[in-house]
Amino acid sequence: MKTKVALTIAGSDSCGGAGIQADLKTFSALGTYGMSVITAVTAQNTTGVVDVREMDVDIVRNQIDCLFADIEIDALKIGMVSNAEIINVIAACLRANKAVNVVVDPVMVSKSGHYLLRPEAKEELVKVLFPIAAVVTPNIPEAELITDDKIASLEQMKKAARKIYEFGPGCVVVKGGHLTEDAVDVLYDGSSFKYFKGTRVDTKNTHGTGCTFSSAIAAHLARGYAVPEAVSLAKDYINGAILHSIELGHGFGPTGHFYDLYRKAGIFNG
Ligand SMILES: Nc1ncnc2c1ncn2[C@@H]1O[C@H](COP(=O)(O)OP(=O)(O)OP(=O)(O)O)[C@@H](O)[C@H]1O
Ligand SMILES: Cc1ncc(COP(=O)(O)O)c(N)n1
Repeated sequence: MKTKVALTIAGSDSCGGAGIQADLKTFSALGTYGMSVITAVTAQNTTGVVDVREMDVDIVRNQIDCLFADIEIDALKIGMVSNAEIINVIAACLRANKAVNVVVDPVMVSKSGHYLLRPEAKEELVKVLFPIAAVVTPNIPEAELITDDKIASLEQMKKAARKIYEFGPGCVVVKGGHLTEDAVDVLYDGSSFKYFKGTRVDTKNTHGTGCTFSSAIAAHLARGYAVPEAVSLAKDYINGAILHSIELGHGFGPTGHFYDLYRKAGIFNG
């Protein structure tokens, strides 16, 4: 069978829990060949982000174009994009290369409270990247910023999903990780809603859950699943990754990957 290829366009997380590193682990764990385009390098650990360097647009453009020139890409996800110039170059390259199965995770602020997108670039992200996305995956604070409305219930998540759909993505998943009840995610495809329920895991170790979830959706799209199945399978994957999250460092520990393999090999993994 032909190898399925997934690409992440995102920031590097030096502690390996989120960003490019989480995405590549997820791609591998889900049987796809992973590649990366780095938009920014962050110095961060489980307690916070210490420093950020944005890549210049030429190297972002060249990373994307040289991959598309050589390799068939079955799906891709976009995470941390940092600023408006990078957003525009990504969109132009993806349109020129006729990218398919694009998942946009509108990363704005890290769990530790650091800006990963310049606040003035929020509108650019929504206006320029959402229309090329098959799926967008805002968490609740991101959906609140995009819609300029408060979200504290499932009904309000649905209202936000409808509003976000108007910006042009194929589907919207509003993630319920930030509410207090069960972690229910809402998928809206422009005509109906689907709900993906996960029992809330009582853990502080949720660094990179959004990155892991969106790259799991991309991996399943790369493998040929339609969006609802890809989201459902990604939900199973993130549930397991949170259940097997790792007690690492002094802050929010990372999600766990490859836990079945580790268990079989007798290697401890969270
Ligand atoms: N404690 C938890 N227990 C079970 N599922 C969770 C929990 N926290 C988050 N999730 C699920 O994890 C996925 C990611 O959601 P979340 O809202 O955490 O994204 P996020 O805030 O973008 O993540 P991050 O910014 O850390 O990368 C969703 O499917 C959500 O429902
Ligand atoms: C490079 C990068 N991308 C994304 C996140 C969001 O993850 P979290 O909200 O868990 O900090 C991050 N911290 N770093």
